[in-house]
Amino acid sequence: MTTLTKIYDTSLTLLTDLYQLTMAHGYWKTGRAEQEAVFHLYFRKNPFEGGYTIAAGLEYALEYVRRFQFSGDDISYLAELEGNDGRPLFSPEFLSYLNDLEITCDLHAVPEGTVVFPHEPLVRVCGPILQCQLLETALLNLINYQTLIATKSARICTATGGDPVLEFGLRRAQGIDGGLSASRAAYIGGCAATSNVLAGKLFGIPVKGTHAHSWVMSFEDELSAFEEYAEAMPNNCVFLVDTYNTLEGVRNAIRVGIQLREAGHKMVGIRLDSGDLAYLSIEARRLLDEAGLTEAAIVASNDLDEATITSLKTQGARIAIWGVGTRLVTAYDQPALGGVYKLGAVRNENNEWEPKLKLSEQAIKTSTPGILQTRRFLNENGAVADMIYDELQNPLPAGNVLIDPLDPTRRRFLDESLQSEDLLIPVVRKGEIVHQQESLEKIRERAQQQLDLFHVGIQRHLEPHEYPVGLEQNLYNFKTEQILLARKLTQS
Ligand SMILES: Nc1ncnc2c1ncn2[C@@H]1O[C@H](COP(=O)(O)OP(=O)(O)OP(=O)(O)O)[C@@H](O)[C@H]1O
Ligand SMILES: O=P(O)(O)OC[C@H]1O[C@H](OP(=O)(O)OP(=O)(O)O)[C@H](O)[C@@H]1O
Ligand SMILES: O=C(O)c1cccnc1
Repeated sequence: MTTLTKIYDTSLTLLTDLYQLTMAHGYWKTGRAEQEAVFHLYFRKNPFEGGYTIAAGLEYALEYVRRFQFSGDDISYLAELEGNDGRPLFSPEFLSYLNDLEITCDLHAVPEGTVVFPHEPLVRVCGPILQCQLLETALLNLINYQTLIATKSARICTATGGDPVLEFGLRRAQGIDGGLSASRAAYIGGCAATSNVLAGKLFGIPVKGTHAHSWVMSFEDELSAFEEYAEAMPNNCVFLVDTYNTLEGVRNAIRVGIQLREAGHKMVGIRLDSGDLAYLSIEARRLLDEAGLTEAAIVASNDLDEATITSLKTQGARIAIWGVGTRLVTAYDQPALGGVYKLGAVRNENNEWEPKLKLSEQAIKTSTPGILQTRRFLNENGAVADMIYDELQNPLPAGNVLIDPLDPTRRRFLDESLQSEDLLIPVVRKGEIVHQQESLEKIRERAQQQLDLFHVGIQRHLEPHEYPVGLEQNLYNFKTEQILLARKLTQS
């Protein structure tokens, strides 16, 4: 059984915005339901002012496509909806069409864990325009959030410099699926484990945890609390030492750590959850080492994120394991990835593809026409540049030139000797999933291997290195012509 099915046994087909269905009604009514179209799902800016993004959420998106089917209940519900004249919003004939509708689209996507950049399609949907439209909202919902959290997680894991990060966010996550998706995406981004037990069961993520202040508070004194915990859980002892006086807490943990050692067990560590985490971790490390508990790890938590972690590292904090919750799963400093889903081309009555462009006052928001693909160029050291090109312009001209669409004077010539790979791969053919489901472990490894392909500067949190991404020259020229044409049309 696949993940979405395990979580939701109800039909998810109505997980969409009403306007997708009203547009679908329009396409159907005007005889255009089957007109072929291509849409691209992409974002315009790396989140968190960062230098990269990690794609995630594809498995959920594919399950959504696989399960797409209006149930009898869905149709009955839609039949109840009324327009502003009190009459049914949708005609019975249209509902009967929906009842029989099966997805016949082709989807291409970048595999989860791939490092991606603004304007590169994460998913490309090609098929009857009505179907493409019906998939829009769910695809954005499923991919935007996990991509955002995988990226946040990678940033946090970079800040710890390889020390394990435990994801503790469930209590602050945005509802049930917010919690589950966050645990999955955080693991993809590099977290070592989650406290979320259901995520552990569903996704196979390692689960880890310590204990709360309430455990300590429920006893007469802290030492008894640690002793009783050690008695009950001798193989899982990370004592939370800051309920009363932190350094006193460390001394109590050490007493119990020594008892555990004498009984043939091992105290895993202590947890700090308040106060000056740099000072306290340095002091705690000294006390633990002096007592011979050199292997006991110091876990820290308390509103951590990549900025506080970086600061603590520079202060010489002796924290070995980082518990990160709220600021990870809520993507505190940027709570949404602005992924969009834009029409790239439609097939006209002569059966030819007609590229489409959405103009905007802001150049960054003007969409790119065509059937887009991203080609990544690599040399022996890793990735050199990405080129967005139009598959309709085939074959590509020899000698690749990248043009920055926001500043066409910025160009890059790509040596013919470079290797290249296309990022979008087929994942759905005529409605059938052709992408083999990947283990989360494999996706997580890919994210790490991908990051290693790039100049380390893209991982810098302040003013990161800007990895070159541009349009292939024909595509750039075509887009520019189309913009000029569209401006003329709108002015006349
Ligand atoms: N040495 C440090 N340098 C930078 N940030 C730190 C340091 N120590 C702790 N922090 C961070 O500062 C914030 C500390 O929180 P704050 O001072 O509001 O109260 P607290 O320590 O949580 O106390 P309490 O939980 O008892 O209210 C947290 O985000 C924590 O991660
Ligand atoms: O700080 P986060 O990154 O979200 O990590 C999870 C937090 O959740 C727990 O405490 P909780 O917040 O429930 O209570 P407390 O902070 O008042 O101890 C834990 O002790 C952490 O502080
Ligand atoms: O196990 C822990 O220490 C934990 C779990 C959830 C939230 N805060 C801490």
